[in-house]
Amino acid sequence: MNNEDLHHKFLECSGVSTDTRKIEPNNMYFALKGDNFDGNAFAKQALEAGATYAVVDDASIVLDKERYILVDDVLQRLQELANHHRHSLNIPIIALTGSNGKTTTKELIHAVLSTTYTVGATKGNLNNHIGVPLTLLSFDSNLDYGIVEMGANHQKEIEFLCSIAVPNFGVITNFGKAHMEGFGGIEGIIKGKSELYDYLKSHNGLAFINSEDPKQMEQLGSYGNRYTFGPKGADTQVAFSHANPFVTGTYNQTEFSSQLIGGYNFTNIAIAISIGEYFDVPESSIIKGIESYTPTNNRSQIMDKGSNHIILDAYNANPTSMKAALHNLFQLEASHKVVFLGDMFELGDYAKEEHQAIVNLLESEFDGTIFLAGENFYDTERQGNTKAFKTFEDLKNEINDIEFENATILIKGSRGMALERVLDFI
Ligand SMILES: CC(=O)N[C@H]1[C@@H](OP(=O)(O)OP(=O)(O)OC[C@H]2O[C@@H](n3ccc(=O)[nH]c3=O)[C@H](O)[C@@H]2O)O[C@H](CO)[C@@H](O)[C@@H]1O[C@H](C)C(=O)N[C@@H](C)C(=O)N[C@H](CCC(=O)N[C@@H](CCC[C@@H](N)C(=O)O)C(=O)O)C(=O)O
Ligand SMILES: Nc1ncnc2c1ncn2[C@@H]1O[C@H](COP(=O)(O)OP(=O)(O)OP(=O)(O)O)[C@@H](O)[C@H]1O
Ligand SMILES: C[C@@H](N)C(=O)N[C@H](C)C(=O)O
Repeated sequence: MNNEDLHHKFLECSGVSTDTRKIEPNNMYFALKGDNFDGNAFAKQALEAGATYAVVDDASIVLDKERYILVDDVLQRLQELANHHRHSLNIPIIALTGSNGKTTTKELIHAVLSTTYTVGATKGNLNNHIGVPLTLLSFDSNLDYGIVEMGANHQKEIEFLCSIAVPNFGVITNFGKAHMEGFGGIEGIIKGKSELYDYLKSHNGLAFINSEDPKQMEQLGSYGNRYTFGPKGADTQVAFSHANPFVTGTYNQTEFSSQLIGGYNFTNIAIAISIGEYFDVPESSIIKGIESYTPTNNRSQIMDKGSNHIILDAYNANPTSMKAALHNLFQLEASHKVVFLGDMFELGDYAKEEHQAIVNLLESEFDGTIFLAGENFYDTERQGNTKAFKTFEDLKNEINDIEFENATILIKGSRGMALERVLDFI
């Protein structure tokens, strides 16, 4: 079956599913192969559960030619179908990538544009070679705009995702030390993320860009199709005020607040304001959109537990976001500060020096209480009262008996550390 015919069948369906555990009536099931399962084994179950078609690449499981669609490679056909569908949608697509803040920025852009338009966006962070096609296939032509988040941990991934999503607009949140292992250090990260700029340049797309970020300005070079944001001299005039604890700033002459903590979230907010302005969202609606957004899922969340104020930032961590979270904690007005930090993953050969750099930063600039967990932090050289534990279990045994009172507590680590578990013990 060619892509056009597959697309016709897709349009008869209520959407795409790759997972029988979440199937909905009249879905088109795509039988992907993963680390744990071969989706072909679930095709029959998908049809019994209400799917209309099952796209499979194992001829031996095909029971009829009406509902089973046999293809050479299911993943490739999912990606091709998404690209075909994208071309059939006559809507502008805004792509965003970056090392940190993609999901938050995507949600902020969505909050701003949705005040005025009908907007589709990536759900959660379905942002990879499977997630981007699923995102595109969730869009329909009733939308005014589509926002597509793109994640990557190695070169050429953003280029590939752009070839599927065909964005007209793009923004890179920042270049930071995330996924250093796969990208091969910071230069590799800049190159890999800049594949979005490369795509925009070769397709006359427009880049939204922070005029105060010299590395991004250098990567964009002389390319003229841009819309800048910054405190002065930019297309969008947006300036940081403070982050104590929530980020506030001014847009044109108007002050705005947010429900986001951490100065690092200011650029995420500025991107959303700039995109709103470019697409003629009224100023008051832009501010309403920004002020309405509340983070969830362990991303820079703030909460009270007993007499303690907790900054729960345990969704992920890398050297850039870890330092940003610490500097934010350092500048907060609070009397007793505590950090629970977990290992940062996917740093490869950089792991030792980057974990040591965090310990050095804490020991030179922080006078609060320090708890570190994970093998990398355990292997660092430490002085004084810095406590490090090889495993979460070891940390748990230590903190079980401690009473925390009137403390401001930062909890941050990579996803694999699941450091939100600390909440059960404080
Ligand atoms: C393939 C797939 O979608 N897997 C998801 C599945 O995993 P599970 O272990 O259950 O099964 P398999 O993958 O082995 O299964 C193969 C298929 O069989 C289906 N199936 C299985 C059992 C069953 O009873 N019925 C079935 O139909 C199954 O659904 C598969 O289709 O479920 C997990 C739990 O929900 C998912 O976590 C898993 O998802 C994988 C990881 C995935 O890639 N999902 C994408 C849709 C996605 O976008 N996920 C994002 C994570 C994005 C991310 O990490 N981004 C990074 C950068 C990534 C770079 C890239 N190179 C990469 O490595 O991906 C970033 O830093 O931003 C998300 O879930 O949030
Ligand atoms: N601009 C930024 N600079 C540094 N750190 C940031 C920035 N924005 C967000 N962070 C940090 O990154 C964490 C995750 O935010 P978010 O999920 O938005 O990022 P992401 O890039 O989408 O991550 P992932 O790709 O893993 O989903 C936040 O909780 C915060 O600690
Ligand atoms: C969760 C995943 N997208 C990610 O950010 N991974 C890094 C390595 C982390 O968990 O910190």
